[in-house]
Amino acid sequence: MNALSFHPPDAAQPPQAADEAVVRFEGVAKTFAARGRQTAVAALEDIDLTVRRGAILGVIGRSGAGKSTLIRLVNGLEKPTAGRVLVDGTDVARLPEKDLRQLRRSIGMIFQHFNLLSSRTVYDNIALPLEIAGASREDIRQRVDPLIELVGLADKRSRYPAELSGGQKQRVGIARALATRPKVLLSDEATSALDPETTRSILDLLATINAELKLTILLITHEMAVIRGIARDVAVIDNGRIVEKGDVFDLFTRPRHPTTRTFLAAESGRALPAYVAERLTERAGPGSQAVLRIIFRGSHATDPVLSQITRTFAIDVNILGGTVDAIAGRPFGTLIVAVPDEADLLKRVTAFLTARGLDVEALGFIALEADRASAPAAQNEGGHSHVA
Ligand SMILES: Nc1ncnc2c1ncn2[C@@H]1O[C@H](COP(=O)(O)OP(=O)(O)OP(=O)(O)O)[C@@H](O)[C@H]1O
Repeated sequence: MNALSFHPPDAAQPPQAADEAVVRFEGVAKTFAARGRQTAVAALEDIDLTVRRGAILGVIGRSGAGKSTLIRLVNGLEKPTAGRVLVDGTDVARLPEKDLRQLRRSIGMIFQHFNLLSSRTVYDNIALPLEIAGASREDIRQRVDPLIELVGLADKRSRYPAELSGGQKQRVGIARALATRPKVLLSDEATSALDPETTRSILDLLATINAELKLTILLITHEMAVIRGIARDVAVIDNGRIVEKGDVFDLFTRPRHPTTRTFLAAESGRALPAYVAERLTERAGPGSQAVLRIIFRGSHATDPVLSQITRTFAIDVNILGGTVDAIAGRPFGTLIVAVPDEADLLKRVTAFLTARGLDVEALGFIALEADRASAPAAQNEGGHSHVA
């Protein structure tokens, strides 16, 4: 039996269209009022964002960008100063306290520091939301046992948090968040305290839960690796505003906003190899070549364009760096090349590549002969040159 099959789609809910919004931000602003010496803080402005049913939406932003505030608006821990936050069509800020408590039960949440109760075992931590909701012992057992299986902690059910690794603690956090069969899972930097391998396994678990249980996930993070590891849709938040949003593949391969580019700078392929970055100049110099970044997307990722350029233009192409990777399951490649800086050659090569569906960025110029030329020069300075 599939470990997840115990959890059919919530029978209490009518069937809903896949593109329907589970969470919707409509023109949301949040300002924290001035207090004492502190001036007012505009934490969020003009936020329009939709989390579709069954989707995984990642929101990425730097520290202080407004991510936590965004998530706290969803479960009513904060109220917007302007606009509305709707969960399944209900305006969260307008709910009376009793209904808000009810709504919170339908929203699961996982945290960076897990927030487990140290005096409770794995089983009892997962059972806690059900106890609070007044479920019977038997109902709790029937719900918690398969959840422990689901997150792979069957052999740890009577252990205490102090006896678990970070990844295991987060698995408990995930099982606890699922206990009340939420319609949406909010993930607040849930993998930030974990090493890359454990992060991978937690993201895999979340992806499985999303796929098998059709659970909608809104996750916030400051790590592009998390976005590329799990999200299909992404919004970039900067200074309280959404500066770019869309499909993860498009955003990774065609970032438009400088903040997005900054996040991507360390990503494979986009970062220039150090030896290129150090020598790159804005203007052409004697003997320099033009440096291009060629971006291959989707079906073009494996096109043999270098040999085509070499043949078509009868030139040599120097490869300075490159990677081929997959993002959201689609191939994506980057090549950094140098071509002769001659007359309108650059323009013609760019047009040739663009016509074949590739993106081309002119990065600057590089003098590849500089190393060979500089060695004798250095010797000359020391007065030991054997070069005539
Ligand atoms: N209760 C509060 N009172 C006053 N200002 C606040 C409050 N909560 C958040 N802020 C401010 O709002 C802005 C956004 O904060 P928020 O915690 O949402 O950012 P974040 O992106 O989650 O950052 P981090 O990743 O560091 O947690 C920050 O300038 C923060 O100082």
